[in-house]
Amino acid sequence: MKIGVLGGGAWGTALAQVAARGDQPVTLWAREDDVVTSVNTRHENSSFLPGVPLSPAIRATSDLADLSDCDALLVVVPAQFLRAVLSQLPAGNRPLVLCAKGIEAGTQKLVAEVARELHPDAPVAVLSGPTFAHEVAKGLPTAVTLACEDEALRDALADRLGSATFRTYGSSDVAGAEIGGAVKNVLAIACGVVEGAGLGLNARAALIARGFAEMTRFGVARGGRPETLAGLSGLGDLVLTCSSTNSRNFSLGVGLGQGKAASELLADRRTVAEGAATAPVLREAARAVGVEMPVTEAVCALLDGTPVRTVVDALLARPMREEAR
Ligand SMILES: NC(=O)C1=CN([C@@H]2O[C@H](COP(=O)(O)OP(=O)(O)OC[C@H]3O[C@@H](n4cnc5c(N)ncnc54)[C@H](O)[C@@H]3O)[C@@H](O)[C@H]2O)C=CC1
Ligand SMILES: O=C(CO)COP(=O)(O)O
Repeated sequence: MKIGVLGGGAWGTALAQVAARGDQPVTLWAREDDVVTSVNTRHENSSFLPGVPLSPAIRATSDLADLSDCDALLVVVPAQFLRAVLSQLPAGNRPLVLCAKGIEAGTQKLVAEVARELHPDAPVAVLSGPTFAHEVAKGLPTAVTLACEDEALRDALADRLGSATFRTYGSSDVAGAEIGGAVKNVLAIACGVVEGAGLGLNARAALIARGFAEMTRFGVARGGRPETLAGLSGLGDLVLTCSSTNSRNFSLGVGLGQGKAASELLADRRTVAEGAATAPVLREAARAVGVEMPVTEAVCALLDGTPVRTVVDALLARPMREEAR
């Protein structure tokens, strides 16, 4: 199975490295010419994944037509740009493995839903979990959820991508796998705020637990299964992203917690913090299905410029209630 990767950011590059294990040929599509040149000449993505040597079996291109000989595509374009890129991809029935984490603004669609709309003949899978790109690219041990309704395809993808250091755990719950990844980015911003504002480790643990409760409520309302949300793509990724400044979302939250404006923190950046785009969409999507998401609402308020103290006071003033509700 020849693998193509759509998206030459940190995660697309790390996944190309995974797929190139044993020097199997991989085509990596990137929109930036400097990324293509850097990967092809120096075997490094100096823009998005500097300092990690890449397999020479990875060939980068900025021409989507060069993906025509690939049997399956890993789709790693940030959620808000996915529609534009997938619209340019010729129609076909090759499997699309969605690896980005977000919800599309305007449509409230999850990334696999966007893929199904634009490429109805292509089977979809979702690969998601606690996966900092630089660790994966260096071959450090990692485990992910690989969700696909078609069991034979799921097994084939697991065979092709999985290894001792990149362990795939299969699931048929596509919606559950992608909801965990999308929601945890928003919750990671909240945990960063706790750090930046110096609110302490108790507060962060409380936020992770209550954040997981709201992730589960929303995930189940959108058709995901609770056990998927409690797995690698949900709780696993939530724990990773909520505990490290290696996370762009957590780091954004640290800045917000220190009183910096979102506009300042998001200006001129080349890398994505998906949670900033997902938060307002998630708030609307949750309201649409009647699910309460107070942490998400708080992140939206902070991104809109409400002072940290006001937002924290409002969260702490919420009525105390039964934990299981
Ligand atoms: N970096 C990581 O450790 C992980 C990232 N992800 C997810 O993977 C997705 C991609 O993130 P990264 O690879 O980290 O990105 P990145 O932050 O390293 O790079 C930004 C990416 O956005 C693309 N981009 C910017 N403007 C664009 C446009 N107008 N049209 C199309 N693409 C555009 C760039 O080409 C580049 O590929 C995100 O959804 C992220 O949440 C998932 C797991 C791990
Ligand atoms: O999704 C990730 C790890 O699983 C990466 O998180 P950030 O996008 O916050 O860096």
